[in-house]
Amino acid sequence: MALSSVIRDLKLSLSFSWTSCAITALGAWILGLATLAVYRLYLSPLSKFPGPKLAALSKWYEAYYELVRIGKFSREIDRMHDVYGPIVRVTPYEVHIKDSQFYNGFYGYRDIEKHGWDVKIGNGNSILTTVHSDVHRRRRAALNPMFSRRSVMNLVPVIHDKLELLCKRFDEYVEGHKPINLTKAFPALTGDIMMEYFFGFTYSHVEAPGFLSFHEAYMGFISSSHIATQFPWFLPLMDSIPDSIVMRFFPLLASLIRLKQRAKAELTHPQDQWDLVGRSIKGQTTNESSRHTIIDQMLQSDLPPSDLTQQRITDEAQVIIAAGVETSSICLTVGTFHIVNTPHIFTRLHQELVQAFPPNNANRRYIPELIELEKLPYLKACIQEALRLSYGMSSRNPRVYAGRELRYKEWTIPAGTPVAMTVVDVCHDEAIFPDSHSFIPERWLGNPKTHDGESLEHYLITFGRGPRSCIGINVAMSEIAMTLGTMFRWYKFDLYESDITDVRYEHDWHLPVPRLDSLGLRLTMTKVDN
Ligand code: HEM
Repeated sequence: MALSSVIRDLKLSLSFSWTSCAITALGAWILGLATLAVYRLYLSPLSKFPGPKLAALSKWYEAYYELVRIGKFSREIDRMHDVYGPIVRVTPYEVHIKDSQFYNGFYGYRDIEKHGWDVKIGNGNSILTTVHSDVHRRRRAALNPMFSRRSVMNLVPVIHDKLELLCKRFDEYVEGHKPINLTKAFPALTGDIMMEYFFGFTYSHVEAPGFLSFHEAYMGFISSSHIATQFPWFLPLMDSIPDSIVMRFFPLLASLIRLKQRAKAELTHPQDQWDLVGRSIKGQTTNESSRHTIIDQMLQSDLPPSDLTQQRITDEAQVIIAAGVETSSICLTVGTFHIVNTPHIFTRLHQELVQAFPPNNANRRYIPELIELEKLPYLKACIQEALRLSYGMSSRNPRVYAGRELRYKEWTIPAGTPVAMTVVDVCHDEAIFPDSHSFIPERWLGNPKTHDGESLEHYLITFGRGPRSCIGINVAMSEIAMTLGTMFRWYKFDLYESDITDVRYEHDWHLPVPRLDSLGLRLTMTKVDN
């Protein structure tokens, strides 16, 4: 009897102490949460900024819109501005400003730091994702020579050759009376151009049946950027998982997270970017031409050894190629849709091109010269409008003024606070771009000014502004002008089972993404005889 009652008493006292431990822990947790809530709502230096209390309380507010509603927090921020005015607190730590007049000055500051991209995109050593302004300056300076107008003119023959190949593919679709999917064709083109520019060879995506590209892999990757923002351990974890497992469970992410370019079985090229960079570092060139490439430029630069490791250069390769492939092809897709969808725009553009590039003696198609294309006002206006409605990126873009307070109107934002603005807000500022959702190239003609006397171009901020703005602008403008110039000089198009919802921004995955069940922009086409 004695032994069994001792055991019973012991069990009782053990269960009592477990229960009380659990209750104490729960109580401490609730107290901690309550203290945090009071701090965030009433004591934090950001508590004076307007905005929804829930957003100030927890990042789960953002998580709900990004993860459950799939990339809709940008839209929610827009709604907050309608309710609370031009400055709002959008998370416990961050404020957002919607004011087109403030954009250029805000991003133009020299020592601005860029927070969060290293977490959401990974590849933290690329210029796009580097946090600190001094490190970024050094890395960007080493790349600058490759992106000057002069260097890009050396790339023009490559763009020319790839367009020749694309036109051959167009002809196949014309002759076969088959619709072409430009959401697949454009990234194949821009991908081949970027691979040539970075490594000096291509995977011949334009020539592949049905067009291959990195597009689906990139989309798979950036769709995870919201997960990575909420759970910063996500990308490092993916990176630490063996290739075979990632390939099995995350076939699209695998190609980028594991530094591979073999997202699909069809892409089975024997090399990947990690190996390509490794070979280049050892002096075994990947360059199949005599052209100077971006990787040559990096290896010959005076960057310190820490910036020339295989990991660092691979990060750079992936980001530069991705940045070059997706943004340009989104702009081409958006521009093409609107030109084809609006007969008077197509007619005016086509006539301008026929006049500038008349039929030649042999009556053969030719790729228009970039220098001549750049003189055409209506083509330029169409490109500007395509840039405006493709946004470059759709997400907010936080910056930190390290060690310095930031003034916005009557507000003083504490030093070190992430402050963000959003390109889409400026592109749809009705005071600057009336009827902003419509594609109206005419708004750009004749050097127009806005109501505040600024040139309209001052507000075309699709390439960003300031020291972190797009380094690839000359490449992008050249390939877009040459592609649209060639297409609308020599072909006519009709939409095929496609409409505005195949190109219109619906989800913010950092890049603007249309409805998720879109099959892409599909067109039928005919050749122009002369
Ligand atoms: C229509 C085409 C393009 C658009 C709209 C675009 C847009 C942008 C924007 C908005 C940024 C700035 C991001 C920020 O402020 O944080 C950026 C940066 C960048 N872009 Fe582009 N881009 C385009 C084409 C290209 C091309 C063709 C390349 C490569 C050849 C490229 C390479 C880069 C790189 C490397 C950065 C990072 C620059 C830095 O942080 O110093 N982009 N781009």
